[in-house]
Amino acid sequence: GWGYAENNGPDKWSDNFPIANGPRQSPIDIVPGDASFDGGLKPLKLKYDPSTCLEILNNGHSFQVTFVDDTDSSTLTDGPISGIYRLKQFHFHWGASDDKGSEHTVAGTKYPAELHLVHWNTKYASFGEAASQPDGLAVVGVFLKIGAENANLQKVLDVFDVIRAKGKQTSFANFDPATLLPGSLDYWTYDGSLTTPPLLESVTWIVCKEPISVSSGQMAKFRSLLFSAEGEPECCMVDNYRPPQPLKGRAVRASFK
Ligand SMILES: Nc1nnc(SCC(=O)Nc2ccc(S(N)(=O)=O)cc2)s1
Ligand SMILES: [Zn+2]
Repeated sequence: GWGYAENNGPDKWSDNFPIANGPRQSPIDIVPGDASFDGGLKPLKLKYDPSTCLEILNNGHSFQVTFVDDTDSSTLTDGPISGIYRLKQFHFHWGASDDKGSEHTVAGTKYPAELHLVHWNTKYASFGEAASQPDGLAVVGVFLKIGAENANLQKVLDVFDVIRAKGKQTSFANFDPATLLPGSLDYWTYDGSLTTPPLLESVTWIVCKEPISVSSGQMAKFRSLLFSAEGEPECCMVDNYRPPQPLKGRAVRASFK
C-alpha cells in the first residue's frame, strides 16, 4: 500500500491514484502576498464537546484522535463554509527533524509539524459520502512551531506508548481539541484535497496563520511512533508529509488584512 518511503511515497501515488495530478490538490505553498483579503469571510466558529472524544489510534500513516460524529456536538460553522460540518478526527504530519514536517508551507517556510482537524458536511449522510463531494469536507490546519512545551498537546503524547505500532488503538476520553487552537483564528482558505490517498478533491482548506507551540522534546516523542506493526522490522514514523502541489490557478483568500 501507499506510504512515505522511496518506493511508495508521494511521487508514486499517481500510479494508483491519478487524481494526484488533478486541478485542486493539497497541500500548497501559501504566499501571503498573493492571498487576497476577503471581507466577506466570517470568523471561524468551532464548537467542540470533549465528551465526543472516543479513541486514539496509530493507522500506520499518522496517529489520529477520533470523535463520535452522530450528532452536531462538535462542529465547524461560518468561516468560508456554509452549513454545519461535524468533527470526525484530528491527526498530525511531522518531520524527521525540526526543519521540516508541515504539509502546507508559508512562502516556502516549513514548520516542524501540522495539525489537521477533519470535518464533514452534514448535508451528506456520512463522512464517506461527503468525502466524494466537492464541498464535502473542511479541514482546519494549524502549524506547530518550536517553542515552549505545550501542556495540552502533552495529554495526547502521554498515550503514545500504547499506540507505538501500526494498528494499535486505545480509548481516549474527554479531550478538548479547542485547546490545540491558536489564540488568533485568522486564516487562509482555498479549495483543495485530501493530502493522502485517496487524494479526493473534496476539501475546503482553512489554514490558521498563527502557529501553536511544541517543544523539541515533544517533537522527539512524535518520532517515537512507528509506521510498522508489531512483529515487523521497526520503522520510525517520520516525514509523513506530502510536499506542496501546483496551485493551478486557484485563489487563496485571507480572512485578515
Ligand atoms: N469513503 C471514504 N471513507 N474514508 C475515506 S478517506 C479516510 C480519511 O479520513 N482520509 C483522510 C485523508 C487525508 C486527510 S488530510 N491529511 O487532513 O487531508 C484527512 C482524511 S474515503
Ligand atoms: Zn492531514
